[in-house]
Formats: sequence, C-alpha cells, structure tokens
Amino acid sequence: MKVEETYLKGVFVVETSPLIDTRGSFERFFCDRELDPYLVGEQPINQINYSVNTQKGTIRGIHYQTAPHAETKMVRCVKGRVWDVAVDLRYRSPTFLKWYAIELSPSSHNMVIIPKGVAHGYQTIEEDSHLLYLHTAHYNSDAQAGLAWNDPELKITWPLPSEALSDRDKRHRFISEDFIGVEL
Ligand SMILES: Cc1cn([C@H]2C[C@H](O)[C@@H](COP(=O)(O)OP(=O)(O)O[C@H]3O[C@H](C)C(=O)[C@H](O)[C@H]3O)O2)c(=O)[nH]c1=O
Repeated sequence: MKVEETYLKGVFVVETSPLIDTRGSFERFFCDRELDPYLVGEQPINQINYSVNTQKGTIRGIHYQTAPHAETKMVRCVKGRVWDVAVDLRYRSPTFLKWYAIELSPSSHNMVIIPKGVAHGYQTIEEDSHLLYLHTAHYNSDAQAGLAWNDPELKITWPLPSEALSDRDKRHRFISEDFIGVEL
C-alpha cells in the first residue's frame, strides 16, 4: 500500500496494488498492520457501510459525528467515479475550514483516510457509483452533524451541478461566525 499525506494533516490517500493473474486480480483493501502508522491511537474498524448512488451529480454530505462518537473513516469507490471532499473542522488546526478533494474510482485503486474532526462529502461524477466505508466508531444518530455543500465559507468547487440531495443535506445550516471547530 502506498500512503501519502495530504496538506490536511491526518488525511491520507492510500493506493493499493491489485495482484493480477490469468483469472483476474486480487486486491487488499485494508490492513491494520500496514495502516497502523496512519491510524495512530484509533479504535479498530467498528462498522463497514456501502453506499449506492444511481445518479451522476449526486452530492452526499458533508457529514461528521460529534464527540464522543467522532470517527475516522476510510472511503473507497468500488464502482463508478466520485469526487471526494474532506473539510478540516479541527479546533486550532492550521488548515481549519480548508478542504481537500480527490477523485476516487476502482481504476485508481485509491482510498482516502478521513480522521476525527474532518467532515466528509462527495459528488458522483458517473451514474451508478458505489462507495465502501470503514468506520472506527459505531453510527450514532444523535451525534450526526453536517455542513452545507454550498456553504459560502467553504467555497467548495463541486465538479458538476448538484443533483439528488437528501432532505437532511438540503437543511444543513451555514457555518456561523463564532464557529471555532469541533471537540474531539
Ligand atoms: C452513516 C449511517 C447511516 N445510517 C442510516 C441513517 C439513515 O437512515 C440512512 C442514510 O443515512 P445518511 O442519509 O446519513 O447517509 P449518507 O447521506 O450517505 O451519509 C453518509 O455519507 C456521508 C458522505 C458520510 O461521510 C457518512 O459516512 C454517511 O453519513 O442510513 C445507518 O444506519 N448507519 C450508518 O452508519
């Protein structure tokens, strides 16, 4: 696994290598031993989720779980193609409210690691795009929080016009002036 840190501390891009033979290929998606240096002090994987998006242009997010249910999540696109965004919400982070985006797709063999305090969203750039998530915390409906995809404070330059937002994602409030970041 090749792991590179982005300019958002703790946000890593992992590239895995398929082992190809006459039958096809085999690819290791996750290994706690290999990724342990990047998941310092993290709990093990508690949940694995799978998201199917039928439409191109769908935006999901920008979500995070509040403490004490904050989580690291690892996201991989297993079908189609998505533009994946991480937004730094960490108190006193030098990249507070900065965002990083990367295209995830099966052919890129890549996965993004999104640590606690960093919110996550994505837009599908192909129809029928599927995502696999590994989470280091259990889902807690009372700890759900989110940012508006079109928050003027973030100025996220989504690649396509927004489509297929959930009612919840349509209702996120813009970041208030007194927002200083999230507790971890
Ligand atoms: C995340 C999650 C959701 N749910 C239930 C809650 C809702 O009834 C339904 C859909 O949840 P939600 O609308 O939050 O799903 P997305 O909009 O795809 O959000 C996800 O995608 C964004 C981009 C993320 O980064 C989060 O991991 C995750 O929140 O599944 C569960 O039962 N367990 C879970 O772990």
